[in-house]
Amino acid sequence: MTPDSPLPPIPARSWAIIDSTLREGEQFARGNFKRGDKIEIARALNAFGAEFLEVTTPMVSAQTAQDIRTLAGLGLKAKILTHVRCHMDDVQRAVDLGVDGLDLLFGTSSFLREFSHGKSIGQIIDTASEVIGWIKQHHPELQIRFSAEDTFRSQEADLMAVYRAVSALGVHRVGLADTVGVATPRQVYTLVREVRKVIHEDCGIEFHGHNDTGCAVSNAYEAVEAGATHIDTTILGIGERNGITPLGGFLARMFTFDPQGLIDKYDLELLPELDRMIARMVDLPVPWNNYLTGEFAYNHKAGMHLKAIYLNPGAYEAIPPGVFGVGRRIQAGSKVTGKHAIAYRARELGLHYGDEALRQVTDYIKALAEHGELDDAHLEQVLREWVSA
Ligand SMILES: CC(=O)SCCNC(=O)CCNC(=O)[C@H](O)C(C)(C)COP(=O)(O)OP(=O)(O)OC[C@H]1O[C@@H](n2cnc3c(N)ncnc32)[C@H](O)[C@@H]1OP(=O)(O)O
Ligand SMILES: O=C(O)CCC(=O)C(=O)O
Ligand SMILES: [Mg+2]
Repeated sequence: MTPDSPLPPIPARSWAIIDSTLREGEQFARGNFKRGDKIEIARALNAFGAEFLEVTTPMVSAQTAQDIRTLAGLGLKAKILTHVRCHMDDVQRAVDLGVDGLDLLFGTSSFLREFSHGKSIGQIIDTASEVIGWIKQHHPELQIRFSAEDTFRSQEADLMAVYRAVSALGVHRVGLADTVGVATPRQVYTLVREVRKVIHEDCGIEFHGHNDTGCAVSNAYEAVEAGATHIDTTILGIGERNGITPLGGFLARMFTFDPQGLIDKYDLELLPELDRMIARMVDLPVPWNNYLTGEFAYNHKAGMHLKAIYLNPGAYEAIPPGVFGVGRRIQAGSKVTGKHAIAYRARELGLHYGDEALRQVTDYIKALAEHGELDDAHLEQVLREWVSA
């Protein structure tokens, strides 16, 4: 978003968030949400402006089924989708819970065909036809999504056959899932483009990306660039293993293309609260380097950075922190500090040095910091003592 190299516009209205904290997030090692937690999460995401909330399958337990009914009855603006196997038993359990839609899935890779459900591609298509046909006939009000689980380890010809078939059956979205986080951004881009060619033009495309190889945000971005309409996220990225595309990380990525579009769609200042809420519920800290809301996400330290930051924060910040309800921290008392930062901090304290004194106090602070960083109080003390010395 620099004036020198504008990024291509990707309008925020071209995609929507399906937040899966209440489904994928329950598969996180520490994700064991009680009913009260689920209600709090759903309300918070709804206040934030998430368009869809994906919840666990009612097959988990009677309690979970009741919880889904409760969430669906909250009267939220966000649409509630339940994630179910593409199986008549699961679907029939799900349709009467008051949800807005069903997220169906069926593994299409040889791994999952052999070791999970044991079905051939032909059987997957036949089952999908039966299940989707039944939903369309008996519950035409429900949105239907069909996802080929483990998409990126599936054969392309198999995928195209499956997507073409379910699109023809009238699903609202097809899903591409990078179940083991192995896809590269280029693969995601290419496959989304290919899928777009075989599905109905009104059919949306959803992307679900795991972060095993660190590409969950980039892959979600590439999916959108290639025409995906829905991105799965969770708060803090919680999910199976090391999780999926984090809500904050994805929004940070997309903000750089269409800031106003994001501001219009979401209450971005609520993001720190969402991150803190989930950190509390899973009993872990918000990671120090978390996108936007980590303790040091807006910490500025090096002298060269500080000089420019004081003049214009945009020099070393892609995204203004205030938009996401966070502040910046200037760490001027370190060995990598410089005279501009020291002069600026001194001026804030009403202190002024000539060039020579400024050089000397800066060098003194740098030498002192070799033994440990100076916090704000210590830095202030040194600056004041230098003047009166
Ligand atoms: C990548 C993902 O995150 S996918 C979503 C994962 N979500 C979940 O697993 C939801 C929570 N799961 C549960 O509560 C349980 O696993 C249940 C209720 C779904 C099933 O429990 P169980 O009947 O005890 O089976 P179990 O979990 O041991 O095995 C999975 C079953 O699902 C079947 N299955 C897997 N994928 C599918 C599919 N897409 N459609 C139909 N059946 C499927 C497997 O064949 C196996 O059934 P089988 O015993 O008849 O072979
Ligand atoms: O249903 C989907 O699209 C995704 C399921 C899932 O969690 C995964 O494949 O990792
Ligand atoms: Mg997943």
